[in-house]
Amino acid sequence: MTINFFKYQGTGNDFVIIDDRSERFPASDQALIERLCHRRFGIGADGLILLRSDPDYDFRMVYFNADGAEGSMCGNGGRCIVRFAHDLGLFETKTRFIAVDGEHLAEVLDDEISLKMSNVSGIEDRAGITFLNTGSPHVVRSVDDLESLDVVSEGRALRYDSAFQPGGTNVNFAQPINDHTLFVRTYERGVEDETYSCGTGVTAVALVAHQQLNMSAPVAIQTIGGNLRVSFNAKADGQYDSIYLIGPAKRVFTGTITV
Ligand SMILES: N[C@@H](CCC[C@H](N)C(=O)O)C(=O)O
Repeated sequence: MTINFFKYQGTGNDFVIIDDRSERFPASDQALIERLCHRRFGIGADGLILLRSDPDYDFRMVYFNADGAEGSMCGNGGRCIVRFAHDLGLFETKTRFIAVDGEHLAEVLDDEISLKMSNVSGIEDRAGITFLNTGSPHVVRSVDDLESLDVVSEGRALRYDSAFQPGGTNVNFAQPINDHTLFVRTYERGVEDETYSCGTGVTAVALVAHQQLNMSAPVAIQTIGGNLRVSFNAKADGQYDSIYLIGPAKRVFTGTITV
């Protein structure tokens, strides 16, 4: 099988994107998707995204983690597929698409993409660990010296902690830099490694920073792969809406692979 693909990255979180409006891609072939994402035996990516048609939206986003399994919402992947759809000419500047967690609005702002995220119903304390779902499940942990933290071993332990089974969770480590900025490193479920950034993850960190550090929107987040901003509306009942993830998303290369 010959597959035409596009490689995009959003602050270093990278994705194989396929225009699958024909719906010919074998989406149930987990081994194939895992191989395509493999950094030695495939194209290499944190995830794979299908762009498909939808009767009620500009397009449908279908997301797979690097392990080949269909995943929950991907914030950086959402920004990358918006850039891809814009590159395909599917819309002018604003778009409305459907993903696994529902409808998303997005806008192209020159180099940046602003993506409206799902509302967040609350921030939980699970066995003393801060947990929330921003379209994907996330733990948020504050640390003092993030630069030297062993994110993979610390992250893996929490990812598989019994408090988050079944399904597990992504794990974000955050260090405040000033009263509106944090440095964040993330261990990602389904990649089973540290990624250069995680969009639903930095969204989670921003909301926790509001609740626990009284940071106001927009919260600036520095990641290994670049800088993101998260704006939001904090409702009286501890819920959050009008959440926007804003930052760069770029095409890296295109290619054809025969598998
Ligand atoms: N990198 C993504 C998150 C993708 C899904 C996550 N790995 C999970 O399985 O929950 C993002 O930018 O949000």
